[in-house]
Amino acid sequence: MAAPSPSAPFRLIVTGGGTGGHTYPALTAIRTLQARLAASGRTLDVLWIGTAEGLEARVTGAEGIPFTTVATGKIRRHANPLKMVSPANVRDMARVPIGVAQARRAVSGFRPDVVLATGGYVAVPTGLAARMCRVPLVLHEQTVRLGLANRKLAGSAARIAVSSESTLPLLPESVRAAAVVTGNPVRPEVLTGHPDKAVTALGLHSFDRRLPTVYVTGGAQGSQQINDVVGGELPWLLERANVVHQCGPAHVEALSARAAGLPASLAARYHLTPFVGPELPDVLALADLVVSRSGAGTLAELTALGKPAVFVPLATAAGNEQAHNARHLEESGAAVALLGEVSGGQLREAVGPLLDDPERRATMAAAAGAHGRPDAAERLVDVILSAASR
Ligand SMILES: CC(=O)N[C@H]1[C@@H](OP(=O)(O)OP(=O)(O)OC[C@H]2O[C@@H](n3ccc(=O)[nH]c3=O)[C@H](O)[C@@H]2O)O[C@H](CO)[C@@H](O)[C@@H]1O
Repeated sequence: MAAPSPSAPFRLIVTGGGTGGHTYPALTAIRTLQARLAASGRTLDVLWIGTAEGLEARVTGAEGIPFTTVATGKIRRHANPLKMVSPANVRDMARVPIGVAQARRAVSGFRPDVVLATGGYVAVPTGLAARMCRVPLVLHEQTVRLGLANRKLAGSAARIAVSSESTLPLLPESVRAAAVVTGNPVRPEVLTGHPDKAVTALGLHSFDRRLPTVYVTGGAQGSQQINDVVGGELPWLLERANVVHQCGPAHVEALSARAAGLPASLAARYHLTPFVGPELPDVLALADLVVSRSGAGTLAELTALGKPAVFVPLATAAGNEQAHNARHLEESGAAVALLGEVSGGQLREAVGPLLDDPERRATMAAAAGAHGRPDAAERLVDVILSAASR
């Protein structure tokens, strides 16, 4: 491909999505690249290749980012390898070559300087198409171990941007030279929230601001496990704290019923919501303690902010990755990790001392902050630009 003139728009294809963990780092990379290019008088032409059902479709729609889809084959994992040969998996695998052909047309038509893939099964056809069209492919991995899509694409990548030093020894020897540690980009607005704005936006005027505030979150879909254990301890928790509880759309009814049984004085300190949208930065700013799943995106946000946290990892995350994330932070005093089945008693034991002791929270916050990489987006942009100029 001919070298672009310095004033020509930089052309980027982004691919990845499904969950927030794959979508938001890509979005942050686009915005940061756009700002970097603008500083030198250049513009960015971008195309996002994703799935119609994934979060990326909504996010690109809201941000006005050109978006297209390709056929994808999702592999449904199963502990028993024989059960992976299911009719649904076989049917979906047959879609992969169609997706690769569509992605190849999209890549050769758009003529990008770089393809950035951030994981999720939709990234595979576009990543393969990048190699076929000889376009530099940059991978970004959010988790400590490479996800399935990135494992498939690693051998084709010009650069593999990873979020943690601890990923480097886990990479196959053959691709290690392509790896560079950038961190996991966090949306800049997440770092500039304001507690009072959360109070106004969510109507939290009946919260007792002399007490600490706990933000409970199970990720976009919510977590049945976290909802059950927190739901069972609501009277205990609300005696000591205000609670913003993000529970996922499927769990609102059951938790509302529990909340209806609370005395009015405690119910006043409880705010239940299926999803936290644009108010997320303000809710995080208001939170003195977070009780959460330990997905890579959430971890990057909490460490960039320096927030004390009690993690309840998703046990079925690929390679037990969430438990690994949570333990890694616990080892340096940056969080408490509650692994496996979690009882109400265990939750109280983890949360109680942190609610009672602001100094303990401050120490944990400082340890969490030491893991944060607020410059991750800028580093990833460095990698994208250097891959383009190779
Ligand atoms: C079930 C599963 O496979 N999870 C994986 C998925 O995480 P998943 O995408 O579910 O979770 P992450 O923690 O990575 O990201 C969630 C993102 O959604 C945001 N958010 C969440 C709730 C809400 O109400 N509002 C809101 O904005 C969070 O602030 C965060 O930015 O990808 C991650 C990164 O590859 C992996 O580490 C996880 O193991």
